[in-house]
Amino acid sequence: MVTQQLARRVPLIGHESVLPETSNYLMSDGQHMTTGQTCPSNFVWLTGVNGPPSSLLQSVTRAHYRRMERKQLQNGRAGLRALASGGGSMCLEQTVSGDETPYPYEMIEESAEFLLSRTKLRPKIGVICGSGLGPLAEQLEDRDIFPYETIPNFPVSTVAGHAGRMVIGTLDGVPVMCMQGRFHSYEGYPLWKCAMPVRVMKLMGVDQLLVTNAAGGINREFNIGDIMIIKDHINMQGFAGDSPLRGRNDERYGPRFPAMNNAYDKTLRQKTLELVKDLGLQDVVREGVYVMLGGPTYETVAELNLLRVVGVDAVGMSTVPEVVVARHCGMRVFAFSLITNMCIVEYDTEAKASHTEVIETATMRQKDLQKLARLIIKIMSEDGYVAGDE
Ligand SMILES: O=P(O)(O)O[C@@H]1C[C@H](O)[C@@H](CO)O1
Ligand SMILES: Nc1nc2[nH]cnc2c(=O)[nH]1
Repeated sequence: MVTQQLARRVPLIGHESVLPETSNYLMSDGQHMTTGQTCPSNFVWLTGVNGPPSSLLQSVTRAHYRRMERKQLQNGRAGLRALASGGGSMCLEQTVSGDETPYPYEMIEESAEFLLSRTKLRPKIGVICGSGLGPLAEQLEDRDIFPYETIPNFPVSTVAGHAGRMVIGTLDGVPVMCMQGRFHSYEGYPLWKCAMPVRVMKLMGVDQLLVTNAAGGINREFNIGDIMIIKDHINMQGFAGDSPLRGRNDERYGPRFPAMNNAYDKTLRQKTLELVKDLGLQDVVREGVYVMLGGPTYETVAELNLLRVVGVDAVGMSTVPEVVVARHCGMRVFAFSLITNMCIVEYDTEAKASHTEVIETATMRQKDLQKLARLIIKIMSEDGYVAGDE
């Protein structure tokens, strides 16, 4: 029943947690439902105490919802009201979507074809911009910009510091496609959906991927602002039985059981380490092991002690699903973490991790992150890599 389904919802912005007594609910797929009907497991619904007229409700499409959702995230409820042309207060909620089935190949193809038909560029290098690297996309020339809500089948970014656009353009003459903002599992997305843009890139012809993130430093020799080239990862959610590859395997992407022992390309790492001196970054660039935890909580002291003992250098909330999917479909991967904060491993302190600190460090190191990303893209484009050559 409706009420049981509601108990499983995660309110994104809503101010009403109980579905009001009204007979008119609009689902994100455009269906109307009435009280007492069983709701589909994953939808967005919109209603309101003095909600918009039903003619407006009827004209609201899925894309409208996504626009409204983003506007509301950016501008508070005023943005949503403006879009609803004078409607009253609203409630917007989204279900936890962990039980969704991964998109079939054809849906990924649809997203890829949409983008290919709207840009003349054919990038072979993809970039996923984590916190702090988003402004790299502003440096691209001849840009074609696609807000995620306009791309068929794409999720939307909901985190501060993640713009939510696919930007295709050239960087120092090299065609690249940049995700300016990514998807995290703590936003309510299943792991396969966090990583689905990687498959879209693959079907568009991308065969090398640069992935970046913000992470907390566990290695006590690290400092805030260091950049850690990822040499390996620990897939903690994989330990718990979750994976972006969970479910039926589609051989068109890759094998059922992909190897992960060489996930982060050694040649790219070595060349980058040799060349960072030219950028004056030799004292801040490190190498290390990244672990992804689901978030959104930062770690307890006991959790950090555990991670240190098992050889983790930095901890974050992303990257691993994208890398697993990229490696599954044969992409060459390079990844780095910006150490935005040092993890707090003392019990007797008032200090605590915060997203504000993450954003502040990321902003402070923006220019160096861009310099490093440009270098890696140059190496990727010039070192004669041929997909499938390993
Ligand atoms: O997308 P990334 O991994 O850069 O974002 C990090 C991890 C969380 O989303 C957030 C925590 O402050 O920053
Ligand atoms: N899990 C986790 N993610 C982060 N992202 C940036 N800093 C951190 C951190 O300290 N922990």
